[in-house]
Amino acid sequence: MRFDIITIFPELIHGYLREGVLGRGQAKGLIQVHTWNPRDFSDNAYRRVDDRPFGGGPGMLMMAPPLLAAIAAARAANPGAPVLYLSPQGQRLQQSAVQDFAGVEGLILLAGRYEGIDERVLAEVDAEWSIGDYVLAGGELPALVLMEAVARQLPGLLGHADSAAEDSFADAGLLDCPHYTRPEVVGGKKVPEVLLSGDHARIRRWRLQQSLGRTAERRPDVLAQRVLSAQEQQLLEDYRRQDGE
Ligand SMILES: CN(C)c1cccc(CNc2ccc(C(N)=O)cn2)c1
Repeated sequence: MRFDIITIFPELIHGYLREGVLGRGQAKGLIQVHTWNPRDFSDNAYRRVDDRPFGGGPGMLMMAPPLLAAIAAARAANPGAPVLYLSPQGQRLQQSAVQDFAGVEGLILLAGRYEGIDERVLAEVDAEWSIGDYVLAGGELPALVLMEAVARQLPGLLGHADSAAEDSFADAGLLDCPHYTRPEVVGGKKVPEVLLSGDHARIRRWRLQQSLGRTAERRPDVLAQRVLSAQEQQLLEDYRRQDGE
């Protein structure tokens, strides 16, 4: 899968790509990442990419011509890839959209800076996405967040083959269950004995029950998105009864 990122800070992208799951994904050839710097497409001597907003107002905006030229270059290199603009005004990125993106050949991500971009660039944007209701100095972190969330879904990218498939959110939208590893006792607290039982059916049931219970407690809005089987309803009732004790 090929990602083309339009950014005036390409090093912010490449620096992050040197480590971790994205770095390994590139080394394995599972993903290709290219950056396009609007400064390289600026037609003035000072490689200017920003200017003051018409109508006044604080801060600067990214000018349309360098961005449109960078988008055109990215489209030529990544034909058919949708152009996604990361902005606080975008639709909220959820795991369901991440899974849809994992199925496409390529993505072009537009990372804005300053107070945003000239509105006329949006004629070349296919969709606007937000990673959350907060404002950052630039769209580079949101672009990296989207890229990493999508790359994790690609077969062969994660170490343990089933990791992404076992993602709690991948389990049809539940929060993750508690996890434990050695040592068996930490600060006087022991690992739940079920996890040491070797009874894999019981362990799977316990983990599902914990996910259901935690989702009900912390994110009832997420639980509401999910139809519970009879067994899951029973597990959740038992969880609540135990909590109630
Ligand atoms: C209106 N304005 C300030 C603005 C407009 C566009 C881009 C940017 C760059 N910053 C970003 C980008 C995305 C997100 C997100 N939540 O995904 C947060 N911040 C800022």
